Amino acid sequence: MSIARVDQARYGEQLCAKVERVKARFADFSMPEVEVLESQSEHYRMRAEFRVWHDGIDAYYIMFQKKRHERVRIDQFPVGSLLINELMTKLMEEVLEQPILKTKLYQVNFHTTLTGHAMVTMIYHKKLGPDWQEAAKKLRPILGSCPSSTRPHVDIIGRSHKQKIELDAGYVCETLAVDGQSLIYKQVEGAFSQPNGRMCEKMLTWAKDVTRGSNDHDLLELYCGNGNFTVALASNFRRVVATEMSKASVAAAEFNLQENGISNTSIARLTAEEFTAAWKGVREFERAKSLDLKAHDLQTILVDPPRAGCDADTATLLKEFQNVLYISCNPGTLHNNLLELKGSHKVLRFAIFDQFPYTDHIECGVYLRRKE
Ligand SMILES: C[S@@+](CC[C@H](N)C(=O)[O-])C[C@H]1O[C@@H](n2cnc3c(N)ncnc32)[C@H](O)[C@@H]1O
Repeated sequence: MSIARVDQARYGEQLCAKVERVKARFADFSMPEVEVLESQSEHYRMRAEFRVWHDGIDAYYIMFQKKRHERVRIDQFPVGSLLINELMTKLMEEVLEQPILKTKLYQVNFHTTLTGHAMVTMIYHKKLGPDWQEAAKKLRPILGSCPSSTRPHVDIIGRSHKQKIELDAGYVCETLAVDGQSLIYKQVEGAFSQPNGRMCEKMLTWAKDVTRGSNDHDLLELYCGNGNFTVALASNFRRVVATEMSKASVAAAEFNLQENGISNTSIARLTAEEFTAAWKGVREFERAKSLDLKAHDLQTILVDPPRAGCDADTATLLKEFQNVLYISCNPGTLHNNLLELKGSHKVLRFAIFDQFPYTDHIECGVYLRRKE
């Protein structure tokens, strides 16, 4: 997580610079008009992680400047949700009062939702015993009394080496407004979820729009996470096959499909590399069998890989599909992967989602169709 220095007066200028960078990088593609989806200029992050610095009897949150390894004290976090800001203050007040909560506290992770639900993970360099658990139980309603919290308690998770104590369920439930619908998402502690909640709504609405009218065929999705796109797009397709590597995310995706009444989708825990090997007949995976790939008419593929992009085999797999929807958090690897499709596919839509204002990060969405 990089430190974003908020200067609202410069938001527009910084976004324009990002758009120009993307256009320059993709100058070798025949590009449509680039769609630019702006973020809220503050309070946009639903998640934040801070190291805790101990200085005598004092303790405070810090972050590191990535390149210079410079320590920066963080008392307020304007890019974080209001609830994160309230929680970080209240939590530190309590930590400073109670040695059992403070001693060897190494890191605090905050995870909030647009609906005012919150989960706090406190990570320690000590074994957590019943005394810590008692103190943490008492902390839950104190954190729940923050003005932006909509629940009486905030979930607290204690972590230490080979130890995890969940006082509650270990997840939050988010509600996202997508194309006139309210979609419910379980977001599990430690598993990926989109950090900018309002931007996530815009991304899902955009993806729903670009794939509208695809009900005559099926969708294949790789890197589906907690089913973020799967849930939003399932009604645009006849059927959906989705895969993801993380066990916790697959379980959350299954929950989210059920919770949102989606019955045309099957999910399997497979890496993109495993799926591609199974698809190409190079290897068989027991976990792929339930997908019954032969019974599908998979003409659209959606990928949303991590920063490293798709591996070489998966990038070549994209070429086999009529329509490709690529969501990317790294324009460099996106560009590399799309080079595979340059001869065969045309870029129909290209969007920039400004997930992280005031940082260099750029998230893109690209929709391609095979040339006639
Ligand atoms: C950028 S996230 C996107 C998740 C989801 N599409 C969303 O919008 O929340 C990337 C996801 O890919 C998963 N992942 C990382 N490497 C993978 C791999 N080699 N194969 C399959 N999934 C992978 C991660 O666990 C994570 O859930």
